[in-house]
Amino acid sequence: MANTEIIPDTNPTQNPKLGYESVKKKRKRNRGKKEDEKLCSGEMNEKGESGGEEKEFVGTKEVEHDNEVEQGDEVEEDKKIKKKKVKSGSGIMSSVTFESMSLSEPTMKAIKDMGFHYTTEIQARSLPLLIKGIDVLGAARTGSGKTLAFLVPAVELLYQLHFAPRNGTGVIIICPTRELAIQTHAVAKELLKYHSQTHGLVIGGSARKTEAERLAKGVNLLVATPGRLLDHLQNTKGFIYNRLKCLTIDEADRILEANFEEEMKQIIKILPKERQAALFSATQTEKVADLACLSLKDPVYVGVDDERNWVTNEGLEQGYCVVPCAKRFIVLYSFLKRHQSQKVMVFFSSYIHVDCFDIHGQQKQQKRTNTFFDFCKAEKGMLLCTNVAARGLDIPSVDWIIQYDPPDDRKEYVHRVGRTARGEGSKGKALLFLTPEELQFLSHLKAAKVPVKEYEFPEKKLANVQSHLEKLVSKNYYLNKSAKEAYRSYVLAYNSHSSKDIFNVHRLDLQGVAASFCFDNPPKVCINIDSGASKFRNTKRKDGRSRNGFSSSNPHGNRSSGH
Ligand SMILES: Nc1ncnc2c1ncn2[C@@H]1O[C@H](COP(=O)(O)OP(=O)(O)OP(=O)(O)O)[C@@H](O)[C@H]1O
Repeated sequence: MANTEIIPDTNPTQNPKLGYESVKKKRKRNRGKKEDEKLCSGEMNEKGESGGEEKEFVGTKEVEHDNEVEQGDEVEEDKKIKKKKVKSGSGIMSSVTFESMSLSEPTMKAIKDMGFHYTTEIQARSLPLLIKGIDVLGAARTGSGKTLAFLVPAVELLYQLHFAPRNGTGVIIICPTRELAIQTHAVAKELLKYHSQTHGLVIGGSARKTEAERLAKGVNLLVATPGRLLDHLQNTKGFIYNRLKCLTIDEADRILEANFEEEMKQIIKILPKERQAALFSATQTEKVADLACLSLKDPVYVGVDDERNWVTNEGLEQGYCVVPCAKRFIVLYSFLKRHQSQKVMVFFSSYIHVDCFDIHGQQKQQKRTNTFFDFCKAEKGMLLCTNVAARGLDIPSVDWIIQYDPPDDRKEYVHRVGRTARGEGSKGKALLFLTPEELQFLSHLKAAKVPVKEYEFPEKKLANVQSHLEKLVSKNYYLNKSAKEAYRSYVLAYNSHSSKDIFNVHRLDLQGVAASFCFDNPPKVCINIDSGASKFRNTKRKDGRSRNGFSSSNPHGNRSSGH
């Protein structure tokens, strides 16, 4: 196979200084990373290639930037968000400067502090429209600067109208997840640094009473998740929202996917009708169009990437590897072991109990928030997460996105990989695990213009720990219990997959799945599998049972000896 983008064609002997160890020491974060180790044991490569080498990167050094805001309630962790300087150039950047946009002095000062000079494409195109008061439906790829595209006009609006706390809320920004809301609020706070306007955050899982008190004092710019916002709109007496001037909905499609449709309808019904609106998302769906109809008036559509060949970022190198069920865990383990010096996010379909950075919907909000900020600050480490972390989060310097469990659809794929290679000139890598039975998913990615290459994992380089782990899991009661629960969650999550023609639970190799949870046989757990996927079964046994043996009389599926 020809030379690839993923393993660069650099002769290791040409520059001995670029050896892995030396590069590791010199490594700068985020903006253009060096090509690093091979995927696994230094040997996992694009199929047919052998060896690889790190290459020098272009970009600027990340600058740590602490926010200092004197107004409003602060989420302590907001301070920890890092900011980066990004050079202008091709890709997501435009040649339009912020300076040329006639922004107010305090806003310009804050933007300068952030280190930004040129606008990104989505900012250059939507800022003037929003500043003129026009409704905007914005679509641009992940990591392309949508947050400032709607926050700068929002701050300008509040400034021009001389909003004061007694005027209540002039701008509401709705985000689908708490982490994204926290992050958006942090950026808003930075932008408002030299303004007198106030800001606030209301999110599920936080102290409702404190939020209500803060709202009663007057929050000019409010960032919220839908459920908690509706709660305050309905129940918080001192919340003044009748002077709302602009409603922004970020990651609109995710808001709808997360079953917030009803909340959104009610929120839009309660809020004043005479106001501007903006709706942003990296991916557009029919439902987004419906929401746009409901909330926007004669919107201008700003689609930055509509003409692009690929939907994902240039700096992102994407691959998949075909791993049989039984080997999945060992391949992941070997990979992570090899990449301990890097920052890796691993996506799972269901939550897992492990002693490391992990975020998922079952956690208390404070733990989720702390983990998120700890991982943001970390130079290296792995974050094990579910889709809670897939959208919008701007975590600096992520080297690898590993999709250990496949995404539900191509949109989810795009959002997950969008957690790396963010901003101009940034690099990152993504690896998707697929079993041989799931390969059809590649055609979905191709249809979505996602360029992926195949990687192979060298069997002989895999860590030889399977039997050791199986012993541990069989002997340690708590480990055994967690592994059983994880196995069960995995099968149930697989069953709830929407692309059942590809991810069909009835085709799962349960023996292999069991091995990936370090059991020598499928454990005895109660799994009620609905029959929704049954019409996609391609193999049915003569006795009427599916290949893996799920049936009402055998809810555990096939097993030879129970654990
Ligand atoms: N004008 C700019 N110049 C340089 N960097 C920028 C600029 N605007 C934003 N950035 C940086 O680009 C990164 C991505 O921005 P942002 O989080 O707004 O992306 P996004 O489009 O909202 O992504 P997603 O769809 O994943 O939510 C951030 O680190 C941000 O600080």
